Amino acid sequence: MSSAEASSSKLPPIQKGASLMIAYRLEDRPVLLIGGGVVAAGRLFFLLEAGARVTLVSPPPLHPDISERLSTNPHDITWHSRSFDPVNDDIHVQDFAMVLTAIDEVEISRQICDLCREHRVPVNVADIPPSCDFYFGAQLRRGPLQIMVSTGGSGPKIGAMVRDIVDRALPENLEEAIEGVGLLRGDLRVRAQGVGGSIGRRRMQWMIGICDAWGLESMAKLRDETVRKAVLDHGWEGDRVVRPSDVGLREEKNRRRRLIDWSYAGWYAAGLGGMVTGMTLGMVGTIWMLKRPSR
Ligand SMILES: C[C@@]1(CC(=O)O)c2cc3[nH]c(cc4nc(cc5[nH]c(cc(n2)[C@H]1CCC(=O)O)[C@@](C)(CC(=O)O)[C@@H]5CCC(=O)O)C(CC(=O)O)=C4CCC(=O)O)c(CCC(=O)O)c3CC(=O)O
Ligand SMILES: NC(=O)C1=CN([C@@H]2O[C@H](COP(=O)(O)OP(=O)(O)OC[C@H]3O[C@@H](n4cnc5c(N)ncnc54)[C@H](O)[C@@H]3O)[C@@H](O)[C@H]2O)C=CC1
Repeated sequence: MSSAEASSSKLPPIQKGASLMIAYRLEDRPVLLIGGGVVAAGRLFFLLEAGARVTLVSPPPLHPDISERLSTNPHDITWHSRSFDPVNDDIHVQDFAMVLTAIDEVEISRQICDLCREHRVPVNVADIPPSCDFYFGAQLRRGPLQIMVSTGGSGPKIGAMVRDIVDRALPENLEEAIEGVGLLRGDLRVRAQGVGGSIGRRRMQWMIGICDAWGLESMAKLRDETVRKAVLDHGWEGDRVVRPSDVGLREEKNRRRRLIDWSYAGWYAAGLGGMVTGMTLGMVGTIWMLKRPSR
């Protein structure tokens, strides 16, 4: 392809160097976690949320969060109270869906990485980015909604700062909106059964129309079974996109959290008042100085 043809393409250009961002399912799958410090404690939290069966190898003392998880989730974690030996250990990395190491022994970390690569087991080595097949990222979760920010290993703290900005900017009722849409999709699949093909295409087009018409603000109302029934009876059966007002509901305004919190309006007014007063006094003083007859 000539460069003229390439530059006229409407496709986005490929910028290599990215990670593949996916939502990896780990329910009931075995994961090996090596290390018992603060970083391992963070990993353990995310693994337990994902429903993984965790084998933890670390000598005591464990981070207090890990000790607590051992007592609250005894069936999800098997703790081997010793060091992992990458040369000759009776725990084999190939028996696990993935391996995470968070230890303070860089040479052992390297050996664990080599072992995992030899057996093609995906590995994350907390202290050596080039030894990671996948990185963690700064995360936030609201029920089914999960958001992860990655900086490709360059600035993990910036990732956490961006995550906090996103967290503050999200609308308040997202979880309810997702729940509502999830229930509607479930009901729709009962009415219009089948996988893929023309039924799949029609279902998808209709759902896209409903999401656009309702917006994040109104979708929480779909949790009500009578609302869902009305939407399906009038919308799906009539082959049209119905809005909240079509089924007797009020159209909601955007309830996104504001950057300016107006509950502090009194303080803003006091600050502004002080600034105006200060500027006025400054101006009066300057004019008085300038008008004063010189000696
Ligand atoms: C490559 C990666 C591998 C991986 O862990 O998967 C990695 C590597 C390293 N991190 C180091 C240091 C710090 N890490 C954090 C924090 C987090 N680090 C996380 C992920 C990642 N860290 C992956 C890339 C993420 C991405 O691509 O953006 C987060 C996002 C997620 C999580 O760990 O769960 C979590 C924030 C979670 C939250 O706040 O919610 C802080 C800040 C703090 O602790 O507050 C510091 C100190 C400040 C600093 O050093 O910048 C060092 C030591 C460097 C050294 O020795 O100098 C290495 C090794 C190296 O870089 O060589
Ligand atoms: N990726 C990330 O987000 C971050 C990574 N790090 C790096 O991650 C590593 C771990 O950090 P922390 O948890 O703060 O360290 P830590 O010193 O608190 O904990 C290290 C743990 O590893 C255990 N350990 C050491 N050798 C072991 C072996 N052979 N087998 C099993 N367990 C072993 C120790 O007993 C201890 O429990 C460090 O190398 C650190 O530089 C640090 C901060 C953030």
